[in-house]
Amino acid sequence: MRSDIIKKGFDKAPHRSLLRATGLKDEDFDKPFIGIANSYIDIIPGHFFLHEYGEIVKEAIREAGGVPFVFNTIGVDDGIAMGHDGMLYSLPSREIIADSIETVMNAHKLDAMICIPNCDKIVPGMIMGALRVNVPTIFVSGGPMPAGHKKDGTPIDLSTAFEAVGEFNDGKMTEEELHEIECEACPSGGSCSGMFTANSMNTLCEAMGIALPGNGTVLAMTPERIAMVKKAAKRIVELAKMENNEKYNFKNILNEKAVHNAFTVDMAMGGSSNTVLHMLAIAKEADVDFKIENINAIAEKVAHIAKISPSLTTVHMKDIDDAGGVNAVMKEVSNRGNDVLQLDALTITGETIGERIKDAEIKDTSIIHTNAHAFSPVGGLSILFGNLATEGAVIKAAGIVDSMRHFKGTAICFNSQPEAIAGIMAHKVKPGNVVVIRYEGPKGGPGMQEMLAPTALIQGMGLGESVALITDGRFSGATKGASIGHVSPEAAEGGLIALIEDGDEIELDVDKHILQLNVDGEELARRKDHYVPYKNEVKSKWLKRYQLLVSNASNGAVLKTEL
Ligand SMILES: CC(C)(O)[C@@H](O)C(=O)O
Ligand SMILES: [Mg+2]
Repeated sequence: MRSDIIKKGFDKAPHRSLLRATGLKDEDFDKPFIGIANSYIDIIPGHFFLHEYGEIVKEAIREAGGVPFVFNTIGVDDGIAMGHDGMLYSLPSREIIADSIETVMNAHKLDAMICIPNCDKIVPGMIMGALRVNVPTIFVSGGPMPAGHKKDGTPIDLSTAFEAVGEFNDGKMTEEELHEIECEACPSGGSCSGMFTANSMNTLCEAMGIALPGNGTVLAMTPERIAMVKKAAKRIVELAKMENNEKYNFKNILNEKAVHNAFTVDMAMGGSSNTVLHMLAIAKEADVDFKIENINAIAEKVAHIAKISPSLTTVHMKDIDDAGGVNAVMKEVSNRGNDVLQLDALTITGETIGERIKDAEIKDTSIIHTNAHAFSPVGGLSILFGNLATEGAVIKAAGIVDSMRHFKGTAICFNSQPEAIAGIMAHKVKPGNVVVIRYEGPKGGPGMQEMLAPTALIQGMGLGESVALITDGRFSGATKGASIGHVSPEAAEGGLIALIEDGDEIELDVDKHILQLNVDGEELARRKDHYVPYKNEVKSKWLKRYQLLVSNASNGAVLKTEL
């Protein structure tokens, strides 16, 4: 066992002495040591109950003959950090989480791990850390919350609440209505109910075979979820005790096939644009050679068959679960051709993806559509290229109206998110505009803020079908509309986005994968000569360090190990 290095031999008497102080007995030194990476934290609705899940896992591991050690990671609630400088810490928190996992697991030489994430970056952070440790690892997330409902029965969620701010600002909603939405949008614990970033990542954990079926869709705080948590705990002890268990080392499960399957399911379900950022970072950590330009080829092969909030506001994760869950989605996706999903990919539960989905069925074709009646014949995410994004930009095609798939508009530029929010609220943005928000990339922000506030304001103020937005920052999974993010190279590294001026024509074409600034080369050269880069003031020492090391979004915003 890997943990023998801390528990076997006369020279480890001091180590055992310390372990005995934590309650270990003689017999424990022959058992596998299993890390439980929990992300319990009181302030995140998807996490405040995870302490209880950690205890359930601990007990189940003990019962199955392992020695559990719980440790915690931090977490940032993007909804609460949204729209102010707290959001600068959101993406960087992914690195703290990955580093924490690596540190605890490797410092103490634990044999296997169970990760309990739930929201957004906590999932990829844990995955990145687990890849570095590379022992058998299972992911079991906290699970989604149900949708809320207005008095008249309309389903609502966090996205409704952000859009309501725009409607209220525009005088289209009363204070009572806003208050009703505030009180009902997030009705209980769990990750926010739509196909936002948390549920997208938890769904992709199923597709990658690192979690049990249902991980992305079974509601939090239900008996079914607790049963899944127990099952995951039992399985990790089985794996830890198994002879020659290397085939279950994390990198042997999360390999090239898993990365392919993750993007495939992402396309079928219209996942959050953040999945692109996180999966690129995960692929790098997994030593899988996967480039941003590979994504469009996957999108071509996969129909968008499950439309969920924010793209379709009446459908939430619970509905997907009732309609057959991610297994049913994968089964239908695989019906389109043999190479669409890598069916021979091994999962942590011992079967291949093909075996896992063999008997899966769509139970409600009005929720999970068949390929023949897909929402779109191509996947829900599209990577755009052009002079504005020579290294790529991302749009959630699933969340836009058909008329915006090809759009030409005039630029209105803001050098930061707060400037943009103030400008939109002051009605400076008019139909036909392309809102440019720059110097908000991984380096520029620094931290690549999510921009749900401006995108929701545009929707709430009725501009969703006449205004596009481009940024080197990123979006929330709850963002919809013609919102193009992750523009790379970013402004802070000299990307062309920095040279756009108010009134310039910008063209986007989702189907042709184009993002273009229609200004001639001579004029651009002139602007470049007079260019004075804008710099955000950075007070935080941590964010200054982050800024020095971070790569751009098309490289997953991973931290470099050399300057
Ligand atoms: C607050 C949200 C909706 O969870 C957001 O962080 C996301 O990325 O989806
Ligand atoms: Mg987020």
